Amino acid sequence: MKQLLIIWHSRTGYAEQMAQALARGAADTARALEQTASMQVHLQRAQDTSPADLLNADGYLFCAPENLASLTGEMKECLDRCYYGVLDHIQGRPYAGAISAGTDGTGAARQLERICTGWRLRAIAPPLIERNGAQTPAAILAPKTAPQDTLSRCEELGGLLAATLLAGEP
Ligand SMILES: Cc1cc2nc3c(=O)[nH]c(=O)nc-3n(C[C@H](O)[C@H](O)[C@H](O)COP(=O)(O)O)c2cc1C
Repeated sequence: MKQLLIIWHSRTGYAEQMAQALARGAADTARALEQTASMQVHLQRAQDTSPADLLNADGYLFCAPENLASLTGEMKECLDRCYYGVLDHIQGRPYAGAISAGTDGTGAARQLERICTGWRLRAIAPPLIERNGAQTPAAILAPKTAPQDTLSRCEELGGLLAATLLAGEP
């Protein structure tokens, strides 16, 4: 049984909806491949994620916003907390990152890639950066609804990781 772990953080809702779409896409793909019994999808908030959760998973999706040109504190804290506990135990496992941003997102994506390179995880796709265009303080702090095209791209990415895991690639 393959274990797909989706670790997420969100401050105003956008990345949370992206993470749910990643999970939906993974489950849809398992269903389409008639392999629902072969994969479990775990959708887990960053603050609730432990090194044991990472060790027990076969592949990862990291989904968080960019705040101040970096990953959000909660996602970064999760990665800091787990980093050395799993180093040298998860190399080669597939992963992808999905970043929710206002107008940029590249800082957070680069930071995530660097950490995953340190773990020697295997990227299955370039980082997915979804921008909502928020620029004013009021727009940035408002609750967000991710549009369907963003959700579709997340579903596709979740499906790609699920297919990779179910194909049994190393
Ligand atoms: C404190 C703060 C800092 C932010 N900094 C950036 C930034 O550096 N680059 C960017 O593109 N967006 C930035 N944003 C906008 C968020 O990344 C964007 O609204 C994102 O979609 C929020 O995701 P969420 O709804 O999952 O929290 C910032 C938002 C907040 C609250």
